[in-house]
This record gives sequence, structure tokens and C-alpha cells, in this order.
Amino acid sequence: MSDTAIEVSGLTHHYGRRTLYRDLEFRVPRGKVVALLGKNGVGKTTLIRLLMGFQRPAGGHCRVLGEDSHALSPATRARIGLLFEGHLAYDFMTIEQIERFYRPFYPNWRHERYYDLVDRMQLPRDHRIANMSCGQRSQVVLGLIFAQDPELMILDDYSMGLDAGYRRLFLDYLARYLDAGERTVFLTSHVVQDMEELVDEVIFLQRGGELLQMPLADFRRDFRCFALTPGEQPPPPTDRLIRNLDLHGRQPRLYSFAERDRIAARLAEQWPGARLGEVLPMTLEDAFIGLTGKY
Ligand SMILES: Nc1ncnc2c1ncn2[C@@H]1O[C@H](COP(=O)(O)OP(=O)(O)OP(=O)(O)O)[C@@H](O)[C@H]1O
Repeated sequence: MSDTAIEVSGLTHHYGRRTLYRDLEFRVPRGKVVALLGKNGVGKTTLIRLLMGFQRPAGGHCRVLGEDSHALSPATRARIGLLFEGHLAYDFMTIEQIERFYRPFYPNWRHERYYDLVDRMQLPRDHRIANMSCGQRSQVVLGLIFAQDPELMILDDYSMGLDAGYRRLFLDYLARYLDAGERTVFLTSHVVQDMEELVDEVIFLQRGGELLQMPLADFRRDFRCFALTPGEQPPPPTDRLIRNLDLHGRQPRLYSFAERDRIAARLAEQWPGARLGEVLPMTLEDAFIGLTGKY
């Protein structure tokens, strides 16, 4: 068995004349939790559509559990738990009917996991999905995915509509699911703080398709925020050394993966008068915004 759950190579995609990515490369190792993070509109959902074969890319390849995305067999699809926008197509069914409908497709079906989650909503089992709130529908889909006990979970914005308590509950379930071993999770989320204890690796997708993949622990260790005294001239452009400058707040900040000396040398050369101050503490969300910018 390959040690790769998802492999993306040379992936290029565009809508009309707008290129989302060009020659995107990354892999999701088996047994890891990998988060795809990026601002609104960078192409996270599109990437999941391409991975599941719902759309064909303009160029390049995606492979999931060893098969080409555009030719995923039903047997391989049954090993993938997918949470996807609009995924719950049969909303005329009730809580009970949808569980009975899904069950035969999945060999490892664990119906008690489904009911353990959905019964917490305290809705009668003959309640129709069409008459549920957005968060309640998400709870049904997550219940179906946990019942499936899949080898690979692909979760697009899993927290959509979930209240804080249910989000925590979901994370507990996910941790338990991962304890069974050899399970892979590829997820997107806008709730960056939830990633801290859950995720092994992060993939940052930037506008224009730049991609940065690294272990979360390396990102937390190496990506730093320095207090900054700006120079008098306009700042130098950001690049691989100076990843981002935030000059709008009361405390100007510079974000970088580099050591202080290298940044200071660059500032002396390109931004006279600018000085680096202390390293400021960051939450994961601060670091994410520091890397990707506020808007
Ligand atoms: N079918 C389509 N036709 C044209 N443009 C599209 C289509 N689907 C998505 N787009 C555009 O492609 C870009 C990426 O969309 P996508 O939904 O993949 O982003 P995302 O990263 O998932 O965003 P969000 O974080 O807001 O969910 C957006 O600018 C969107 O408007």
C-alpha cells in the first residue's frame, strides 16, 4: 500500500481567464491530518471538487487512494468520507430514512455512531432534513461520515453552521476516529484556532496559487512576528524574506521565516531608518493572518 493518500501534481485550473493555480504540487501522507488553509476565494472548494472528480482540471493530475480522481471507482469512493457543500442532496428524507439509504453503500457502517451524534439534536427521527437549520444539516452529514468509518476523510469547511459546543464535540469524535490508526484527514476550515491540536501539516494556498506546505510544528516554531519601527521611505516589496508587513495598526509588524540578522540586513539595505523590535507572541490565527494578509 502506498504511503500517500492524496497526490496532486502539475495541477492547473482556471475559470474563464482567471487562473486559480498553475502547476500545483503537494501530497497528503497516509495517517496524517492535513489542513488546507487560505482566504476566501483562493480555490479550496474547487480543489476538493477536482480531487473527487466532480470537475476536470485544465492540466495536471490528482490521485486519491491510488486512483485518478476522474476515474474513482465506487469501491474507492466508499473508502472516502466526504463533507462537501450541498452534499446532502436527499433533503426530502428524514433522519432515519437517510441513515437507511446510506448504510448499504459502506461495508464498515457503524449506525450507532450516526445516532450518537444526531440524537444530540433532540429532534424526532422522522424529522425531515429539508426542515433543519444549516448547522443541524451539517450534524447529519458528519454523523453519516463517522458512521461510514472511512479510511480518508475530506472535509470542506466542516465547521459551517456548527455551534461552538458541537464543533468541540466534532473535534472529540475526530480525535477518537484518528486513534483507530492509519486514518487520513484532509480538511479546510476558516476556524484556524481549531487546527492547533488536530493538525499535523498545513498547506497554505495563496491567491495566484502559491503553495506552502509544512508540519504545523515547524510553522509555529519558524514563522515569527517582529515589532517594527518603519523607515521614512515607502516600505520595500514583500518577498520570501519579508513575508508580510502590517503597517496599519498601532504597532507596526513584520512577518518572516528568517532570522533577525538577515531581516535587519535587508532593512538596512532597502528601508533606511526601519528597525526590528522584539518578537511578538502570536496565536495560530495571528500567524495565519500574518502570512496571508488581512484582506
Ligand atoms: N463554477 C465556477 N465558475 C466560475 N468561477 C468559479 C466557479 N466556482 C468557483 N469560482 C470562483 O473561483 C474562485 C475559487 O472558488 P472556491 O469556491 O474554490 O474558493 P474557496 O477557497 O473554497 O473559497 P471560500 O473560502 O470562500 O469557501 C472564486 O473566485 C470563485 O468565485
